[in-house]
Amino acid sequence: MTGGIETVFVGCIVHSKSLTELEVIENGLLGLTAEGKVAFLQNLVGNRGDLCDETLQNASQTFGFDISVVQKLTATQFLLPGFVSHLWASLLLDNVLTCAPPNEQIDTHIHAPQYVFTGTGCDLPLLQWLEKYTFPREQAFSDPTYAQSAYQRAVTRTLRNGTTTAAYYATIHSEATKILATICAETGQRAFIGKVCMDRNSPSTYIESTEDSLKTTNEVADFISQLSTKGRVKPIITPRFAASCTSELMHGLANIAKKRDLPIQTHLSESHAEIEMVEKLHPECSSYTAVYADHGLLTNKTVLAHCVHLSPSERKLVYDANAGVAHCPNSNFSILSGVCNVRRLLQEGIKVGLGTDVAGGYSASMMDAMRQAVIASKVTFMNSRDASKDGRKPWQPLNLGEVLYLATLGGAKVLGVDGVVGNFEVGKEFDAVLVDLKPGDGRCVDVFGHDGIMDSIEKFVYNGDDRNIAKVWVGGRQVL
Ligand SMILES: Nc1nc2[nH]cnc2c(=O)[nH]1
Ligand SMILES: [Zn+2]
Repeated sequence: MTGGIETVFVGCIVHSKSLTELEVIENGLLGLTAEGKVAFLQNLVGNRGDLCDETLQNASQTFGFDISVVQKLTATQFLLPGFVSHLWASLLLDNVLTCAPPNEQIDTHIHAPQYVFTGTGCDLPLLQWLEKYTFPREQAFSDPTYAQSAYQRAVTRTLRNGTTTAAYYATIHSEATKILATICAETGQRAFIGKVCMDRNSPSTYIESTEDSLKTTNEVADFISQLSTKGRVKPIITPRFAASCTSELMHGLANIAKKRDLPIQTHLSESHAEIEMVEKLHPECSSYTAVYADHGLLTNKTVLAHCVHLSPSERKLVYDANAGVAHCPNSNFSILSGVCNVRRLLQEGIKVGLGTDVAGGYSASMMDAMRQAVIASKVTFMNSRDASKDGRKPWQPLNLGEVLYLATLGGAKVLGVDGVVGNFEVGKEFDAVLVDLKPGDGRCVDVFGHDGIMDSIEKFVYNGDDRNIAKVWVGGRQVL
């Protein structure tokens, strides 16, 4: 009898329980229900790799599963997350990395249409970059055939990189936005889909009226809500940023978000030139952040991309609203926006997740986002070392456990899905990535006999790529 347990993974399991607690279960046992939820997560006593049949038999009695549903991870595998990430730590057999755990990754900020020019156009700062590269490329999504093929490739790429949940910006086009939502539903990726809204300061060929923007936002939300995705694909209200939305549009979108109880995503305080522009447009507001607060867009379901240059009073507004920050370090470096002090945001109690911000960021990989987040935090640390002469403490760099948290549970909190995904807590849906560190095929990770579990995880985060991602699950369903 299976007792409703459809799959049991056996191996080393690693996941974030909080920012400061990365749990590593060496001989882990993780059971899944038929609905794809975590039924149990146990540590079977013993050393890595010495799990014997008798221990497993005993566990099957205790937890009520049939031995036939057990999947033992191989010598070189572990699971890593996309957005909400689970890590299976590794087992060493014959001095080779044997087995590792699942991990999901959550991309809190990505522009799906910009995937088509990822890795190009990193030579200009934000406002010029938008005008020269971004708006013309996004405009092409008025063609549904083009949108279908481009979005299919974007979603396939992010899934391939282990992103199990993504908060997508689409374009102003409702048809193309529906196509993106349909692709996510069909491929099984968990996603928030935003029809981009912009009714000012945009090219004459890539702009919408306030009325149309509000109408199509409702229409797309209706469409997404009727997709049968078990709530895994959801609409998100998406004013591009204050510079491209009139007051009337921002108020209108806030009303829709409130009425439909929807999350909101936008950009905030990314570059100095952008901040100046918004402050000029809204002299009646006390700050850029206050523009959103005054228009009803700063809620506990708001995802604010970047937040690089926030003043203390703006950070307080963000904290008081319990809004979240999508930290996008690659983009902040690539289009010359600045370095976000994530340690300070975290210390002040602000929710933070990671985003790739494709194509401001040149990589669609959350592994890259983790690496760049560490680098950004080290730049912040080095720049603050001098300040310590004045008696102030330098800002400590992020460590491995912290960036894994940001890429998984942290992102889940920002998107308000931490009750559903983010780690392997019992009752949550199983969104996971199986990482395989076996050598060969030109793979970039080499594990040696002296490497422990943490070394293996660290090597994957710093040197791994999609060749190390063997399987991906969302809601217990294998999607890759
Ligand atoms: N990085 C980034 N910032 C923005 N601000 C407004 N639009 C965008 C965009 O597409 N990318
Ligand atoms: Zn962005």
